[in-house]
Amino acid sequence: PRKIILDCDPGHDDAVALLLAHGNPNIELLAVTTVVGNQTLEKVTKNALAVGTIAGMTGVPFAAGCDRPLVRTIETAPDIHGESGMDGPAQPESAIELDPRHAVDLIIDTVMAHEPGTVTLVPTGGLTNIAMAARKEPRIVERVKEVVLMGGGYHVGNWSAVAEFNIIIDPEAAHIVFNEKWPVVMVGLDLTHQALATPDVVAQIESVGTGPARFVRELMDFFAQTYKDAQGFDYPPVHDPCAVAYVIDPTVMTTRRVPVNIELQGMHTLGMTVADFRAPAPADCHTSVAVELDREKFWNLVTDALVRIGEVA
Ligand SMILES: Nc1ccc([C@@H]2N[C@H](CO)[C@@H](O)[C@H]2O)cc1
Ligand SMILES: [Ca+2]
Repeated sequence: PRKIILDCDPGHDDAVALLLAHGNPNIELLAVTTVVGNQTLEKVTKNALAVGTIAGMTGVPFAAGCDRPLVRTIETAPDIHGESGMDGPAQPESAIELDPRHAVDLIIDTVMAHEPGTVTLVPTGGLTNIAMAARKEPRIVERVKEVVLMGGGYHVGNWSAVAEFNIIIDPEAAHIVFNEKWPVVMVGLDLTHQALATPDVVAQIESVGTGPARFVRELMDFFAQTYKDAQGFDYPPVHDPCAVAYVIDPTVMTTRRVPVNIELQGMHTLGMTVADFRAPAPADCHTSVAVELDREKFWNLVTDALVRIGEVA
């Protein structure tokens, strides 16, 4: 199985990413870490623990990380995720104890404890924790197998005309992560806007008929409403599980190996993931971007994970 660390800011779609990672047999979820983003660190951490409880995740360490970006002030997304960061379903109180370590230390300890080239980092929020880990322990950069992140967009933005939320809330952190010499697979909005939770998809998920499946259905109902009101989408794009799906089965999407860098100066382009599609890609290009999603394969992975999780007492 692929060993991963999920660094997230639940977040309706982060919750689905967590369930997919937990339920899929090809994934060994070594740790779950949280970072400020969709909501404050306290709220997204509470939400992550709630999902862990709903999914019956025992034995996986959860640690909270940075509560603000490296340089800039906090920017959250209540218009999409609500005041709690995961509005919609009722949320259980969680019995899961947080790991006493800071997320940055849990990430470093976990990567250094496993064979080089075996641990994949899967960030689905801002990149603050990942950047801090690379600065505190530079040896993780050559030790990590790859960084498969949900973020950015080579032709699409959602927080500005050209920037995506996970990148623009901490562009300095993103600049660090994209410029370290580890392989980076950018699963951006170009890809994730194809992962729409259409009625047939929601029905397929509902048909699993378990508590966790009902939880996902309720998440999608809220997410659909806010995405319609805030961004005019008929159906909500479920971004974050796309990154996990790529780790499970890279054939679930096509990718292109292109240089990508992060705009830090632009008046109109701050936080843009600038992808250079001019051929040929430089020999030392260590970044690639996701292009086309196999929707059916993707949603079948999500549904299968829920079937495998089954009913949780
Ligand atoms: N409008 C909006 C803002 C933030 C997000 C979150 N950021 C990423 C998509 O931009 C996902 O990780 C999701 O959790 C989604 C929509
Ligand atoms: Ca997220």
